[in-house]
Amino acid sequence: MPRKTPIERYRNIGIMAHIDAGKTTVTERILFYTGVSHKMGEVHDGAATMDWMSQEQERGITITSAATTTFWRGMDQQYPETRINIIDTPGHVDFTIEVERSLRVLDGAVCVLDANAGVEPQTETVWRQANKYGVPRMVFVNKMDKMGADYYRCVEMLGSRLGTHAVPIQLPIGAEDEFAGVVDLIEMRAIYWNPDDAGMTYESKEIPADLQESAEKYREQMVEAAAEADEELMNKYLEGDLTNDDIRAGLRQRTIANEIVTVTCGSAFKNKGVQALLDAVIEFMPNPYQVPAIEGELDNGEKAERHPDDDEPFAALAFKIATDPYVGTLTFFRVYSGVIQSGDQVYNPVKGKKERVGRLVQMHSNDRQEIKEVRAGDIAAAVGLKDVTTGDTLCAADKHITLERMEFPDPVISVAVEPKSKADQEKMGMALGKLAQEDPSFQVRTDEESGQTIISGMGELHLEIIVDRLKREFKVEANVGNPQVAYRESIRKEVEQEGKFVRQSGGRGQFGHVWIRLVPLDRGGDYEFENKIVGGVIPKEYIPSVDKGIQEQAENGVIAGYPVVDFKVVLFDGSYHDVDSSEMAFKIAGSMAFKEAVAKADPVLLEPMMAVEVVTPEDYMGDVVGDLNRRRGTIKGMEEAPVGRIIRADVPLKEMFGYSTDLRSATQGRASYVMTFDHYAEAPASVAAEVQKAS
Ligand SMILES: Nc1nc2c(ncn2[C@@H]2O[C@H](COP(=O)(O)OP(=O)(O)OP(=O)(O)O)[C@@H](O)[C@H]2O)c(=O)[nH]1
Repeated sequence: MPRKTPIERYRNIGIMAHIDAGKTTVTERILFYTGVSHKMGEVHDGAATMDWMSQEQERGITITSAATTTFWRGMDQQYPETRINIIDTPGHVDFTIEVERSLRVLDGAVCVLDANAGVEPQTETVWRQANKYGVPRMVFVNKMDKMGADYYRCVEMLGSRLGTHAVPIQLPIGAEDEFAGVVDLIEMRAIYWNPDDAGMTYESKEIPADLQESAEKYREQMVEAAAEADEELMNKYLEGDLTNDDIRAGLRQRTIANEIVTVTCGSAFKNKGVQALLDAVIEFMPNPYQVPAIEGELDNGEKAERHPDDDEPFAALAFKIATDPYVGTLTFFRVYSGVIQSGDQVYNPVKGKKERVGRLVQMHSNDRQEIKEVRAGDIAAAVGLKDVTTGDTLCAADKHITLERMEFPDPVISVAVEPKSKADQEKMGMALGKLAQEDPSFQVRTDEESGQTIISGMGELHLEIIVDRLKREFKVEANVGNPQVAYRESIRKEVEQEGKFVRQSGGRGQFGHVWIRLVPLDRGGDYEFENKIVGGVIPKEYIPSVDKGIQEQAENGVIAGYPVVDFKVVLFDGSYHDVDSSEMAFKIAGSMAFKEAVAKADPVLLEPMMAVEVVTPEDYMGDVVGDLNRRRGTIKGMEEAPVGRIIRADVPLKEMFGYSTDLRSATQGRASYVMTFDHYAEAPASVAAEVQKAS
């Protein structure tokens, strides 16, 4: 089958935003205008087609990033058909991991701002994540119809808060109740969408007289920004020959180079500006040829690249696993090179397994369309792959490559879940396994002592949603314990320690004997093991056993049994016995020495510290700061924000339980916050004592 859409007519984009900026509504409108969805779903009545998981609808927030394929030819049908694959990224900070993994497979992103709130804390978080992956961006200032909407302040904040070079390519006509349309600064025309057909059609008119001057000023800034793209455009500009197509080309070049972001505006809710946004996506977002080739590793360890080319070997990255009540497991993947057909074998180098791709589907919102093949540049889902986890590579069975793996942070919070009945017990194990496969930032384990099932994740809400899904999707009833912090332990002093394991019991005995030095490392330092044995006082074959014994022992610290981190072990002396020594004996000697050494090395409990940002109206600032101090928070800074103040603080996770409820009641629901894990820090002695007592 020949390729339907040429690769240069692909746009793989994500839509990112602070919670509530209107991402879902914008996506809805995109699907509506591109003709996929004919019934416009509103978020407030829970009918939004993107929010297809029942509890997402109840919570009114988007948890999973569904990938949706749609086609657009432009407001004036001015382009050849362009395929836009949209990944809906979640707005809540507990799911930044989802944002990260979708950013990983995107070529460009639209950042939606609330015209009243401007750049919000979560916008900054996702913006930083997008910087990390070098994703080209553009900005849509939404909610221009809302009280307090201020386009120019948003543009200013893009510079001051995010440090970007923001280039408006539109100006709003009016604001709040009076918001009527936009000025297109490239074509220098005013666009008014028709309210009678939900903005499907529009009228193009003269720029209103009172906007003429500022339109000229902003056009000039835009033209200069475009001309700076290269020498040829600059020369044309200086000679006054720059055409509108040149301007678009310059802006496109600089957007893709991550030097500028273009800014447009509208009101998704009032059906204004979304089609022009789609045009801007086509004009300014890169196609798969215009982003760096993806790198990977061949079986022999050599580095290799894959390019968006149907003739290269197949290589794709699985970025999302979802369980669908009707079809089962859906594995969403982005194809970087090559072609596969349904029925083909693919190889998963991470698992070392071949799997057959049964059915392939393309998602159009919550509709699934069965397709026969996928090609370079595509985003699609495979049904029924058994052993694929988020981040795995799928490649040609005869041309292996492992694409860059995504890294996921360790969970910082855990709760015990106890099934209510024996029947629930069996279902729960299977259900948790599935959920862990979907979400690498979520882990399940069994506590050896209590036999309880412990689930761990990135935040309270993250775990709440998992438990909710257990109930709803898997019909498992479970009791949930109080959230527990994932503490760690470390040491503060260098010590030397002997470990000797000797057994004489009839026949062959046991003999292992070591001397180790335990050295504290900086926070975040990896475990190091150094062998300084000379003259064969311990034979070489026993050394790895000592290392292993220490690593196993380090899983359980001496204060409250949490993993010991940030230390180095030097093995510098010991002895052995010709007959009685064994790997086992040296492993035990290593673990004995380590356990005693840790106890003497001034052990300390480490607790996760969260970077917290609260946005609050001025009136409540004192209360919010006082409360953060009571939670052992350290205030890092305060800034003005359109709605009041932004307070940044580092606060121990332990003290943040229930914060959303407390903040809501203290500020009558007017403050909001975001929180991400920042680092581990020494816990005060009182906290350590409390944790020790509870362990
Ligand atoms: N006034 C106004 N309200 C809007 C506009 N767009 C969206 N909203 C409303 O803002 C609220 C949030 O919109 P969503 O589309 O759910 O926002 P979101 O960013 O997807 O939110 P999450 O999925 O929770 O992250 C809803 O009540 C929308 O109806 C707009 O252009 N103007």
